[in-house]
Amino acid sequence: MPSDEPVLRVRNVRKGYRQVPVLRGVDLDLPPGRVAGIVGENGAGKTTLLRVLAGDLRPDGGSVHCGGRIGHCPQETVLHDAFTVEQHLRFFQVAYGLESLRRAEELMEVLRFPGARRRARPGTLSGGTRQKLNLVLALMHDPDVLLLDEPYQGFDWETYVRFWDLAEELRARGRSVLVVSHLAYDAGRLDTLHRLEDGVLREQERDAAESGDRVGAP
Ligand SMILES: Nc1ncnc2c1ncn2[C@@H]1O[C@H](COP(=O)(O)OP(=O)(O)OP(=O)(O)O)[C@@H](O)[C@H]1O
Repeated sequence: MPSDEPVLRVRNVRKGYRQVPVLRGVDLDLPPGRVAGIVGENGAGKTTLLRVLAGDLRPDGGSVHCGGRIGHCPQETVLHDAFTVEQHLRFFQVAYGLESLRRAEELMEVLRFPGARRRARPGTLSGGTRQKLNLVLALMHDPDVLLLDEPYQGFDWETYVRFWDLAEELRARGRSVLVVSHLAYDAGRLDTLHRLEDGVLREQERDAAESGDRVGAP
């Protein structure tokens, strides 16, 4: 039986920019094997929150505890045009200390990353293909918690469906996924849905979200 002990525990996180508060006391418990969504309007602070959770931004107060490895797929791709796709994979392999690219290869297969583009530079890839690479880089070390900021922007429908199959596979293996979007997309695919509003996170009825502002994705 998987434990319900949260793998990610967030308490009273506060963060502002130049004295303007954005996060005013965010709490969140994410147990293993859960897919959770965070929605909120433009500027609500979703990206700020994910960056704090990923350790990329320092909170002004509160605490973030993660009992495992984190994967972060930010909204802005982490790709650098000095390197080819293959070089990105090798660079991240070393950074993560991985023996092989086995998992990366699997992920590229699942997402149908075009093999012929492995020697290409990111700037020459389509937006959706760049996003696939971004996702592979965030996932290739098989993190316990995956933080995704608007992950399927630019994905076609088939890739979008594959993305959710992948999220399902991660959940089945006890991994946790936190997906941020400004839309209450397919809330039925989530275990929990949270709304970031006025700097705090509140759990929301998924049915209400679906009948309310559900918008066709991606
Ligand atoms: N580096 C920064 N310096 C100053 N202000 C910032 C910075 N980053 C974000 N902000 C401000 O913080 C607020 C929250 O921004 P954030 O990008 O976290 O929101 P968001 O919910 O992700 O928005 P969106 O849905 O548009 O991506 C906004 O008012 C934004 O202008």
